[in-house]
Amino acid sequence: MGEALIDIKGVTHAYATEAGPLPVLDNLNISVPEGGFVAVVGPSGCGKSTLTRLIAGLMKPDTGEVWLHGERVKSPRSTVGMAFQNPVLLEWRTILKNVMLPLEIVSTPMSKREQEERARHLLELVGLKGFEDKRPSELSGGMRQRASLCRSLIHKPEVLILDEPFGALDAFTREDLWQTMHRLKAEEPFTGVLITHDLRESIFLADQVVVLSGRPATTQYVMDIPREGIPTLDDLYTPEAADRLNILRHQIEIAQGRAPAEEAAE
Ligand SMILES: Nc1ncnc2c1ncn2[C@@H]1O[C@H](COP(=O)(O)OP(=O)(O)OP(=O)(O)O)[C@@H](O)[C@H]1O
Repeated sequence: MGEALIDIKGVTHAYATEAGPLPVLDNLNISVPEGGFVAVVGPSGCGKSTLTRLIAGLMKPDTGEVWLHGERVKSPRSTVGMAFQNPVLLEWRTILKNVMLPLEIVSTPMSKREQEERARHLLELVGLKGFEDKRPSELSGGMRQRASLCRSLIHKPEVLILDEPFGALDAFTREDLWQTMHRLKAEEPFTGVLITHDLRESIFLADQVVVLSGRPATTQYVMDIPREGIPTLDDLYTPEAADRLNILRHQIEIAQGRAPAEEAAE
């Protein structure tokens, strides 16, 4: 394992609510090496989105530290790209101009011409060549999410945070986008954190799956997924994949309090 590019060290956080503090994360440790792709799964409401906000510097933890590339995160970072379940694209802009939007906010050494070439190249990579001048409403949900992925990568972020980006898509479109993600990562290497509820997605995309416990979340289980090149969907139907999914499903049941932890022991 290389040096950690994302290092979450002993992070504990509680939200202040009317009913008192709501502990959400409890001494959480996650480390992602440069070029690594970690999927975070866990029960609903356990604190996954909170974790993404902490990595992006949108919030500070009560205790513990978040480090990105050897620097402690204390405020929002332009070296982070984010994509969410609902790709909020601006209807009054073309797809190309939507993809280029972050470059109006983040300073970049790219010339205007290079920026546009890069946006066009990313759109081609995700299969949206020919749609550059369309408006978001002229695209399907899956196509909009493809455009949103391009937008999250346009400024060459070191870290890509994906918070359930495929959750609202139908199963076939989702699988198509998983393959697109692998193509993107091969061409545009990034270090990624993926929040998902889909265990198949986690083992298809990530090289490590972290199962969080119920709230307040801490690391309950870590599974490494060996990678040799880009997987195909057939790889999800092997006995190894079935075993991995069974283990992860069982871990989620433990996290939800639906199975006793002792049973998890092999
Ligand atoms: N700003 C806030 N103020 C108070 N409570 C909050 C705030 N944001 C989130 N919460 C609460 O913190 C808990 C964790 O929320 P978070 O969105 O991080 O969980 P999650 O694991 O991403 O959930 P899901 O899987 O349902 O998307 C939830 O109980 C949520 O209601």
